[in-house]
Amino acid sequence: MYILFEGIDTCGKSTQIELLKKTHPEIITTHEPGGTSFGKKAREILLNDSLRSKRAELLLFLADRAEHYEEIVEPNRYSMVISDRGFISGIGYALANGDFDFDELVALNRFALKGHFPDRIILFITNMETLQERTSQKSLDGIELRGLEYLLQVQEHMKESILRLDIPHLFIDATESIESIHQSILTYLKV
Ligand SMILES: Nc1ncnc2c1ncn2[C@@H]1O[C@H](COP(=O)(O)OP(=O)(O)O)[C@@H](O)[C@H]1O
Ligand SMILES: Cc1cn([C@H]2C[C@H](O)[C@@H](COP(=O)(O)OP(=O)(O)O)O2)c(=O)[nH]c1=O
Repeated sequence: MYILFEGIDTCGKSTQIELLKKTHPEIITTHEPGGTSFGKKAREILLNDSLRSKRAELLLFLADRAEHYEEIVEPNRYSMVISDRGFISGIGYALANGDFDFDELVALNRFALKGHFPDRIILFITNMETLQERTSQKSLDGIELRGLEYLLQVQEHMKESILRLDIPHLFIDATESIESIHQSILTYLKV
């Protein structure tokens, strides 16, 4: 089973994945961009936000996704694989960057994933206050420097995309306590 943890920067994805790993070491955890050796190189370029062309950026994220699917997701299809980000980030950030069409993005992502969208998605939903508080406590990468309004737009696109694609999902209030979110995730995943 292929599961995505999705949400904008600082919403708490990695915190919950780390917690889950402690109680359930059998779960395979991974991330995009950068879950493969090619991905590590792509991630360096992508997080610098140095590409002038948004199309080039999108294609590099897609190349990372295709390699990640081939190397990590597909060979482990009979285990539970949880990825910190995936194609919902791919669509959400691209839509916020403008100049891309939803159906075109879905088709490109379907191609990268050999037609296999994730089985379930957990989306963490935050708000301006929490986002401000958490981002002020870390050094920001190139993408995060695009601003908090931009990130909240991305979040809206992620939510709408999950609903439009009708993929089984859980929406989590990211402002709740770490422990109560952990419990909701355990219940949803039935682990
Ligand atoms: N539910 C929560 N309540 C309060 N702080 C949280 C919560 N979840 C995560 N944090 C804190 O917010 C920051 C960002 O969390 P992180 O898990 O790294 O987010 P992401 O992986 O989504 O970018 C970290 O300092 C983390 O300790
Ligand atoms: C997977 C993916 C990520 N991104 C962005 C989202 C993040 O800003 C960045 C990955 O950063 P990362 O540090 O992995 O995320 P987080 O800050 O949540 O721990 O790349 C895209 O723009 N498109 C994509 O397809």
